[in-house]
Amino acid sequence: MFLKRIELQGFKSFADKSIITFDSDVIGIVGPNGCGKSNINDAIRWVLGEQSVKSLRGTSMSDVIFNGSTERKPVNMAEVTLVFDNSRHIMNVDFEEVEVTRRLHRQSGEGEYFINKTPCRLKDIVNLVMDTGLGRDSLSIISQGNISAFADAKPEERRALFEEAAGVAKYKKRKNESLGKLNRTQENLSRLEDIIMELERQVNPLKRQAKKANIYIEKKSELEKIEVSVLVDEIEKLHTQMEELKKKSFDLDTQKAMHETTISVEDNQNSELRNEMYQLDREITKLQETFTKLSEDARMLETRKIEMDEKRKYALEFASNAEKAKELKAMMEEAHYEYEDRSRRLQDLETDMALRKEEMTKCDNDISYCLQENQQANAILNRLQNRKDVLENLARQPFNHQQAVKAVLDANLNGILGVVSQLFKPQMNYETAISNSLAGAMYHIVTKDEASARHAISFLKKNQSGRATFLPLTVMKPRYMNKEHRMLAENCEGFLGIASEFVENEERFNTLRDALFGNVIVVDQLVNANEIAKVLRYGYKIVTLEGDIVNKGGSMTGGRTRNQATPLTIQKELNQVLQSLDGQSMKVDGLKNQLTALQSKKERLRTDFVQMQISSAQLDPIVKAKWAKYDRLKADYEQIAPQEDLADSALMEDDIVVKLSAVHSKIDDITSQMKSKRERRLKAGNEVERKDGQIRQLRRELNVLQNEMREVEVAQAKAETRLETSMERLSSTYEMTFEYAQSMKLDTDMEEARRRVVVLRQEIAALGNVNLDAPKEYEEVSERFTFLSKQREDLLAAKDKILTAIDEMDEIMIKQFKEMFDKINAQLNDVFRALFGGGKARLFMVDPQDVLNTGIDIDVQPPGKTVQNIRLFSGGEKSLIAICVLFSILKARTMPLCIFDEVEAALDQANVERFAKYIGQFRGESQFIVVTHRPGTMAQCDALYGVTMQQNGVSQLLKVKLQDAIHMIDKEEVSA
Ligand SMILES: Nc1ncnc2c1ncn2[C@@H]1O[C@H](COP(=O)(O)OP(=O)(O)OP(=O)(O)O)[C@@H](O)[C@H]1O
Repeated sequence: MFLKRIELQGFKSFADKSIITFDSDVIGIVGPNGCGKSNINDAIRWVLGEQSVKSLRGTSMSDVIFNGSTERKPVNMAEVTLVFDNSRHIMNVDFEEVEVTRRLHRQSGEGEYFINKTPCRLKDIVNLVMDTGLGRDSLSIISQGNISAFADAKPEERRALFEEAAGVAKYKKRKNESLGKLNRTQENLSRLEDIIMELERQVNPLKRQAKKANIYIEKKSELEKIEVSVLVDEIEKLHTQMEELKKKSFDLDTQKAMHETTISVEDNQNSELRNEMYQLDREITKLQETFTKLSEDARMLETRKIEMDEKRKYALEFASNAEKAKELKAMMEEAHYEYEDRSRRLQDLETDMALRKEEMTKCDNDISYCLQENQQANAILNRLQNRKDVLENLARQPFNHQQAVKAVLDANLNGILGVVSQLFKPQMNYETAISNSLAGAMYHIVTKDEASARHAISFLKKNQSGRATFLPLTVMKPRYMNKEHRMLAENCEGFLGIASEFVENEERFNTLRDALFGNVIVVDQLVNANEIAKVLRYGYKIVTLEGDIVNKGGSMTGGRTRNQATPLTIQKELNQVLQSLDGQSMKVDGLKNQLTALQSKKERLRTDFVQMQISSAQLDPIVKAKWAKYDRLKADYEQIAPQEDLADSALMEDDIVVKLSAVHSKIDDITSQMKSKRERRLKAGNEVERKDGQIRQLRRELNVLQNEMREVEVAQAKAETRLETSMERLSSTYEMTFEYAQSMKLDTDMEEARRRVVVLRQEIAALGNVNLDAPKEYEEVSERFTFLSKQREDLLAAKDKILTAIDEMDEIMIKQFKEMFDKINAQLNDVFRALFGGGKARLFMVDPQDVLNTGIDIDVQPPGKTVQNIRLFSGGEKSLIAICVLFSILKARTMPLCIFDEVEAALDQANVERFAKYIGQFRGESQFIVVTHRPGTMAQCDALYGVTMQQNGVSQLLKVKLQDAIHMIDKEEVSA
């Protein structure tokens, strides 16, 4: 006897505490339908760990708690205790008696478990009973339902009974657990494999990226160090440059001021000279008046003299010798006076004539030199004039040689916006660079869209007016210089900018501008163009100010044609020609004026000279005549008064001759004064002209100075912008003040450093896109990769272990299952014959090759019948066959406790008796609790317990005798 006692309280219909004490091996539980017999069965299963609400015939676990009746209130707790005798140590614990309790509280829904009153887990109870054969799904608790289901079950379903008997359930459970574990391990493993694969996929590229990032960081840090020094150097140089520019600007200012002062001084002097000229003019006029008056005086005196001479002539004829002598003497003296006076004047005249001649020769030399100069200047002027005409003609008709372009423009077609060379105006000094960079494209025609271009092309075709290229604005794509490349280029010597920065255009042509010039670099000279091309790996077109080109790819174009004016350079050349023309005209004019002055001077000199010649020719006979007169008078006088001394005589002031001589002297004086004043006036005029020329020259120089000043201003602004950019770069990129950066400046060759910056920039640019997080990511990923690889190894090892364990369990299960199956099969025939009164029965495996999964079927041959499949038998027969199998199992494997719940319900009286008797065979080995309505069974029980419901809905227990038990069951049942 294994189960010693059951104590129920609040469990299903057992509202009150009920205790069933078992003191014999075969115990019957009897009572009318619905009195609560099966509830005892449920109670045992519940304590042993049943979790299935359905198999406890409820809808929720709280259904096991007494939920009241008409006369009783529901209770709040169900509690069942099973007390086992463990003296045979059926349970694997040291206790002689084991008390297992389960409790459930309605309110909280909480369950409690106890082994020997000590709280424990459900699992502990399950483990405690597992090896005893009393498990939840045990075959030790068999109901009528189990029995009837056995026959109709599928062979695979039937297998569970044999597994239970063979005790492989625990292995199966463990195997299932292991398989679950294996599954989970496999899942983890494949998840891990996926991750590892992903990491593996990442790790190599990341390694490469990390390496690249490290190189980048290294180069960048070197670049930063050097670039700071280069920046500092540049800033220092810019400071110096700005100082120099400031000085130059000051110098230019000073020069300008000096020029302006000189101009104003010269201007003042000119005004003074003009004043003087005015004064001289007035004086000359006055002298002229005096001259006229004196000439009149002289004429009058001459007349008086002639009259006086006539008078004397008359007197001499009729006077005495003494009077004659006196008169002759006076006349002789006058003649002598006149002779001397005329001689002196003639001499002066000759001296003057010699001087004039000299002056005339010099003037002639000056004139021929000036003529020569003038000729040369005129030749240059003509050349310039011709060039100007050509250029003006070109400017008026820039497309004269582009037949198609001209035709399209003249036709005034719709959608024609202009020719490239008209739409873009190069900045000063960039004309040649822009023109040459465009080359033929300068004659491309810009159209509104493709349709306009199509229209123009068909026009050209129709009129056979030549071919042209069209640029539809709508499809033009701007081209730009890569930022990195620009930085590289900016650091190179001679870089001036991008061509698009040096042209002016209407805003709507900005895209076209960038398409044409956006990736063309302008540099100062060819040698630097080559250098920059190399740095930029020959990826850009580079043009110099002179128009030489290093093409994309490295080919070079250059040289010069005699007449290289293009629509873009015409204006520049025209301006230059006009400027030269201006200067040259001025020179020619100057020379012309000079020549005119010289010629008029020469003319004046010649006139003067001729005048002098005339005067001299007139004077010469006069001198001779005067002398002859004196000589004749002297001879006449000596004839009359030979002893008279001539020395005493003297002429008086009021003598006409003296007066006349005085007037002539005055006339000479006035003439000389006039001459000198005229000369002074001429000189002043020349001086004014010279000064005017000088002022013009100074103004031109001033213009040049102002241009230079503007250039200095531009250079200053440029230097200032560059300084600002460098300072900004220093502060924004490196967060350094200039002073701090200066303290960090490397003591190195700056040219070399600059080259290194370019090389480093090139190397950094060549690295392409760099993932700076790569080193960290690589470290993390490779760390994870290593960690997960180790985990994979662990999982693989664990998987191997599980597989080995499963194999071992399979082996045990196959062995135990086979052994038990054979044992049961060995018992079955005897049991069958005993219960059926003959015949035979045999169990067989549906698939003996697969012992672990095979279904179990049974061949049965009751006495007098053929072998049949179990499903073909009657209900009672099916029950009996199932009972045979059950008993065979009990024979093959001893059970400490078997609970039969109306298993024999379907049997007839005779079979019930055989069944009940057969139970007796197990006495001593197994304990039976048999819920039954059948007196046949009751009769074989050692003790009977009756379950009643004296109070409505509340079961009660009491030990009863056989007769009482029979009375307790329904009449119907008894008759059955
Ligand atoms: N939680 C509960 N509270 C009160 N009564 C309950 C509860 N659960 C079940 N019952 C009652 O228990 C009875 C069913 O008991 P049980 O199935 O054990 O009867 P039985 O004696 O085995 O009947 P039969 O001979 O017909 O098989 C029913 O009357 C049912 O109302």
